Amino acid sequence: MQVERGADSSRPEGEPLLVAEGIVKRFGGVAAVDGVSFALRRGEILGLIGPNGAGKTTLFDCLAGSQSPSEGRILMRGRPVERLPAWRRLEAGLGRTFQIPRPFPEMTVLENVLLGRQGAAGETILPNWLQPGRVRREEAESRERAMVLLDFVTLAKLANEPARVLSGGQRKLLELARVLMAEPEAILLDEPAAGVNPSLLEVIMERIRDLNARGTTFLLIEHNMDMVARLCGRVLVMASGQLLMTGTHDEVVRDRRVVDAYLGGVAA
Ligand SMILES: Nc1ncnc2c1ncn2[C@@H]1O[C@H](COP(=O)(O)OP(=O)(O)OP(=O)(O)O)[C@@H](O)[C@H]1O
Repeated sequence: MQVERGADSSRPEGEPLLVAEGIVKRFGGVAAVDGVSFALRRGEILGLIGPNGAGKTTLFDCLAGSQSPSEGRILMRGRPVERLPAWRRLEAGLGRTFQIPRPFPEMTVLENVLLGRQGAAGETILPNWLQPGRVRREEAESRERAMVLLDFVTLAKLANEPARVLSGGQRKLLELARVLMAEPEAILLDEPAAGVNPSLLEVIMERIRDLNARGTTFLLIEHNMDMVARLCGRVLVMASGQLLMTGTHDEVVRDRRVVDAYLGGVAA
């Protein structure tokens, strides 16, 4: 069975899918994100790098809806989403994963994946009363889809284990399966390689590539430059809340400003 994509295939690759215009996020007097503008193009894997504290996660929080930007606009397929809560942005096709995934430890791996589904009829009271057959059918379909996704991320054998047994890398894969339940067109991935052993890292990269080949667009925060080089066509570089430059991996690692800000004076 196939993991189908959530993308709207009627739209051409390469056009802007998610656009950030002048995003500012202040905490007290400090601008953690300070006027960032960029476009995530449909079909790409765009990297986002920068030293610790550059503002990458805060930018993700603003894009995905867990923080409201102090200023700026966020457009998903041309529509402003900056005032929508995170769940409405997910409905609009924008999913995100977290740097440190926190699955519910006592729930099974499968149950954790099921939490990622959107708008299931059984989650509201009325359909449970009026259309129990429909609710049961949807439940069965959701479980089947969750199992397909667990198989895709190589965790099917652990479906009925409590999530607490998973390693850090397996939690990243669970997080990917959870967000895929909502069939997002674009996924913001926050450091998928952090704390992951090399063999699981290869699985994660392969799955990201697979999904991308089927139409999912990615924005990827990553410190692992090998992963950035292998996955990302373009790379955004942030430093001190601002966008320093955009280019290919080779262009950014050779740029003096990036070397100074991010690589501590040693070109990778
Ligand atoms: N809720 C908050 N309240 C106050 N300051 C915050 C808050 N969240 C982030 N910051 C500050 O904003 C700045 C940017 O942090 P952020 O986590 O976005 O950086 P980052 O680029 O993701 O770093 P890392 O690579 O270490 O994850 C930091 O100085 C951080 O201390």
